[in-house]
Amino acid sequence: TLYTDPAQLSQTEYDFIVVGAGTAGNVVAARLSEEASFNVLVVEAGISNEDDVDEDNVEDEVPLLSLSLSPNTSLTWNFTTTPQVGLNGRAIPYPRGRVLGGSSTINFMIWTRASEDDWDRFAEFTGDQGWSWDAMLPYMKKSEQLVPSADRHNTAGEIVPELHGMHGPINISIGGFSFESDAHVINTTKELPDEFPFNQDMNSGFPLGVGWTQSSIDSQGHRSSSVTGYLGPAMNRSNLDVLILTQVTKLISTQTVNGLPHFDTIEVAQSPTSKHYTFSARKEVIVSAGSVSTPQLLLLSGIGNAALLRSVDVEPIVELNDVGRNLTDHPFLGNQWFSTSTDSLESVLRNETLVLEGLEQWETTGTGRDVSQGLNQLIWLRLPPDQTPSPDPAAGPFAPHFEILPADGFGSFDLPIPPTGIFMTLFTAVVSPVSRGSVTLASSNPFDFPIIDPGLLSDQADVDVMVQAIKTAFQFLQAPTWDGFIVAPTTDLAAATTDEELAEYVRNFTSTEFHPVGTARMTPTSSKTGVVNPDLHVKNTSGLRVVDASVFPFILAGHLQAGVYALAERAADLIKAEWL
Ligand SMILES: Cc1cc2nc3c(=O)[nH]c(=O)nc-3n(C[C@H](O)[C@H](O)[C@H](O)COP(=O)(O)OP(=O)(O)OC[C@H]3O[C@@H](n4cnc5c(N)ncnc54)[C@H](O)[C@@H]3O)c2cc1C
Repeated sequence: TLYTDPAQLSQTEYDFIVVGAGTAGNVVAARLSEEASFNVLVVEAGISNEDDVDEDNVEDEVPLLSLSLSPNTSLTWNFTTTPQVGLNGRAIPYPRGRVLGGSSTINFMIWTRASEDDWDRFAEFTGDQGWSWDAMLPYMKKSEQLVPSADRHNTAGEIVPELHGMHGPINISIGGFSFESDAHVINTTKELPDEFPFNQDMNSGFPLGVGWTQSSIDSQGHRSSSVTGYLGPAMNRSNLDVLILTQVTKLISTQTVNGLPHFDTIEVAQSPTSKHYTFSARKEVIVSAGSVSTPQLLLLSGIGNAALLRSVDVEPIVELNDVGRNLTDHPFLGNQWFSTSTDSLESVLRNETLVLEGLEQWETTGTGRDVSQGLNQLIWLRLPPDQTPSPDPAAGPFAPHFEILPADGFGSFDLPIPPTGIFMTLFTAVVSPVSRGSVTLASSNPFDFPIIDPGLLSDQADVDVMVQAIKTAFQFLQAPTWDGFIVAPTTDLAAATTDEELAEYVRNFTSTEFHPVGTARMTPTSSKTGVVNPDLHVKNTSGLRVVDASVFPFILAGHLQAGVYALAERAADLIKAEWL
C-alpha cells in the first residue's frame, strides 16, 4: 500500500525497513515481500513516479525526454558539487533521482553489465567469490527480460539473445528508432576493423569494441525502471507498505547485540519543521539511499570518522573512517562536430510541431523518435600499452579504459542546443578512472545537502585518458563512411590541436556520467578499512546493511544500473538466507 504521510501508518514495527525506494531499494523490497512471513516498510523521500514534472505526467516514461528530467526538477535531489579542481574550478549539477524508482526513473536507460574482469576484481578484492562474474551472471539474467524493439525490427546480429534473461522484471531492448548515423557507425567497424571491431553483444562479459546499445526500454517504447518492474507489481501485497514524501533523518541504535550497536530504528520527517516519527525493524534496516545520501545518513547516525563527526556536532557511535570516502565517478564529455545529417536531434527539437507530433506518435503507437534516448551504439576501448597509466586502473585486459557514445545530434549536459547548425556528438568517458572524491556532512541537519566532491579529473592520469579518447573519436571519424556526413569539429574542439590544448578543453567542458559509487565501500570481513562486509552488513554494527551503488569497491567500467539491479538481487538472496 502507498502512503503519503507517516501518520497514516497503522504499525510502527516491521520485519524489514528499506531506506530509499530507488533502483536497489525496490529490488530488495519486492524480493523480501515475496515471502508472506516477512513484512516490509519502504521509506522514500521523493514523490511518486506518477507525479511528474508537469500535468501530462509522461516525461519519465518517454525515453527521448529523459534529458529533461534532470537537473533541477521535482524528480531529483538538486545537488551541486564543490568547485572541481580538475574541472578548472567549475561546480557542476549532481542530480540523483528523488522519486519512486530513484535514479532508475530519471536515468538514460543504457543497460551494460561491464566486463568479467570488473566483477572478478570485486570477488578477488572482497574475498567473496559470490561477487565474481560467474556467480553474478544468474542475478544479471534474473533482473532482465529481453523484449522486441519498439519498431519490431529484426535484431539478428545486434545482440546474442542466449546471453540474456527472458523473464525478469526489467524489460531491455535494442533501440527502437534508427538514426542516419547508425549505418556510418557500423560501416566504421568494417572499414577500420582493427581499431574498432564490431561486438555483437557487449554484455557477454567482453565489452570491448563497437556494438548496439541495450536499454531498459520496453516494447512499447516506455522506460522500464525499478518502480515499473519491481515495486509497482508488489505494491498490492498486504505485507508491503511504501511511504513516500518522507525522509529518513537518522538511524538509531536502541540496544547492543553481540556487543555491537544494533541499529533497529529509523527516525523520519516530511520537512525540517514537521513532526518526527520513529519506526523499528525486528530483523534488519537496509539502507538503499544511493551513493550520496547513504553515506550522509550513516554519518548523521554517528557512523563514520569520529573527529569529522564531532566537527559538525554529531556524536560518534561507530568509528568507520571510510564512510563517504572513495567516491568514484566517470568523467563525461560531449564533443560536437558539424554534420549534414538530415534528421539530427536538434532539427526535431527546434520544431515545436515535430516535438508534439513525436509525443503523440509515442502515446498512440509506442513508436517514433521518442522511444529512443538517442544512443544506438556504444564503443568500449583500451589504451595501447605504452599509453596505459601505471598501475593499470582497469580491472583487467577485457575491461575498457574509455567509452565513446555517438549521437546523431547536439549532445551536452552543460550547453544548450545552439539555435542553428546541425551536429553529431561523440561523447567520451573515462570508465576506469583513478581520481577519488568524497561525500561529507555540511552540518548535522539532515535537510542540509552534504558536501559532494567527486574529484572529477583530479588525477592527471584521467585527463590523459580523456585526451586519448578524444583523439580516438577523431580517428573513428576518419573512416571513409563519414565523408560528407561529418563536416568539421565545432569551435572549441577545433581550437584544441595540441595535447596541452586538448587537456585544457577537457578540463573546461567535462562533467559527469552520473555514476557515483564507493562511498560505503565493500571490503573483506577481516579488513579494518571500508564500510560494509561482503554480505553487505555495515561493519561493527548489528542489524544494518547497505544495498546500493555506494558499496561497489571499484567503479564498474560500464553504465551502472544493470550492476546495481544484480547486486540488489543477490543482496535479497543473502538477506533471505539469513532469515528463512
Ligand atoms: C541523470 C542520470 C542518468 C543516468 N544514466 C544511466 C544510464 O543510462 N545507464 C545506467 O546504467 N546508469 C545510469 N545512471 C546511473 C544509475 O541510474 C545509478 O547508478 C543507479 O540508479 C543507482 O541506484 P541506487 O539504488 O544506488 O540509488 P538511487 O536509484 O538513486 O536510489 C536512492 C533512493 O533513495 C532515496 N533517498 C535518498 N535519501 C533518502 C532518505 N534520507 N530517506 C528516504 N529516501 C531517501 C532517493 O530519493 C532515491 O529514490 C544515471 C544516473 C543519473 C542520475
